[in-house]
Amino acid sequence: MLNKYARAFFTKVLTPFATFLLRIGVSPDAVTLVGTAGVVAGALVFFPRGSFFWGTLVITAFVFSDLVDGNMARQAGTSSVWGAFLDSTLDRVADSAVFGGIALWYAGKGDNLLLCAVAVFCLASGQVVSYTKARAESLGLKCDVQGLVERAERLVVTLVLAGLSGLHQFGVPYIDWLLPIALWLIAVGSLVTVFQRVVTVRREAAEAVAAGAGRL
Ligand SMILES: CCCCCCCC/C=C\CCCCCCCC(=O)OC[C@H](COP(=O)(O)O[C@@H]1[C@H](O)[C@H](OP(=O)(O)O)[C@@H](O)[C@H](O)[C@H]1O)OC(=O)CCCCCCC/C=C\CCCCCCCC
Ligand SMILES: Nc1ccn([C@@H]2O[C@H](COP(=O)(O)O)[C@@H](O)[C@H]2O)c(=O)n1
Ligand SMILES: [Mg+2]
Ligand SMILES: [Mg+2]
Repeated sequence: MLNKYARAFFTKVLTPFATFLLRIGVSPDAVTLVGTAGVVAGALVFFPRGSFFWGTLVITAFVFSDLVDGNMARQAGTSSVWGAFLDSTLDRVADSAVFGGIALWYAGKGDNLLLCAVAVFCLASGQVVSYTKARAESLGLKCDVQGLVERAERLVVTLVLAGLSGLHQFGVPYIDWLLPIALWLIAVGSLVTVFQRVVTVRREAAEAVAAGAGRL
């Protein structure tokens, strides 16, 4: 949903910055790589210690690179299959670090095995959400459905609620409950999204067979 409705807005806002980076000689691939490294560092340095406020700020500073790299490639006319592959593959790395960092907190000082398991479930189900689409596309299908919790929703819900929950370390009472709420929302939402995508691909595959294609 966010991918559909927020993308145009962020394209407009981030285009001058993308233009500037191109002008000083930065490549889209460099932005993809540095952005991912920043997200991974923010998630794995801060989250396992329970420092969710600072971790979220660092991650947020870098995560928008995912909207800038493609913008740069399109402006420069260099969009490529390599760039698409690199972008999507590193998205998976960044997502793993975010939920892996949260799982490490609950496995350690956060001391809550159930929430550790929910964070691991978020990590795995998010990867499955993305895989369903990638595999469908590799088979010539579209997986054309607006999923409930796609990558943008996963990141926005998790980062906003994790960041707010991090205010607990500055003495704001009860607010640390927002992180478990985010995890449960993402876990259930991702499960629904996997189901939506599988049902859609099942229908598209049947239509392909009916049209005389769709057999391997
Ligand atoms: C005192 C309070 C402190 C709290 C501070 C918290 C601040 C944190 C705030 C916001 C965090 C914003 C996170 C921004 C997230 C950026 C999202 C993003 O990068 O999305 C990427 C997404 C998809 O990009 P791609 O096409 O490159 O990737 C595809 C995708 O990965 C597919 O995955 P799948 O969907 O299948 O799982 C793959 O299949 C595909 O291969 C791959 O190519 O881009 C978009 O969706 C574009 C829309 C982005 C919308 C961003 C919205 C940000 C909105 C709001 C910020 C709200 C701030 C509010 C702060 C309030 C704090 C109280
Ligand atoms: N290093 C890169 C990154 C991206 N691309 C192209 O942009 C598309 C993704 O656009 P986003 O706005 O979602 O970042 C991707 O499919 C590639 O076509 C690129 O060429 N090089
Ligand atoms: Mg991108
Ligand atoms: Mg991306």
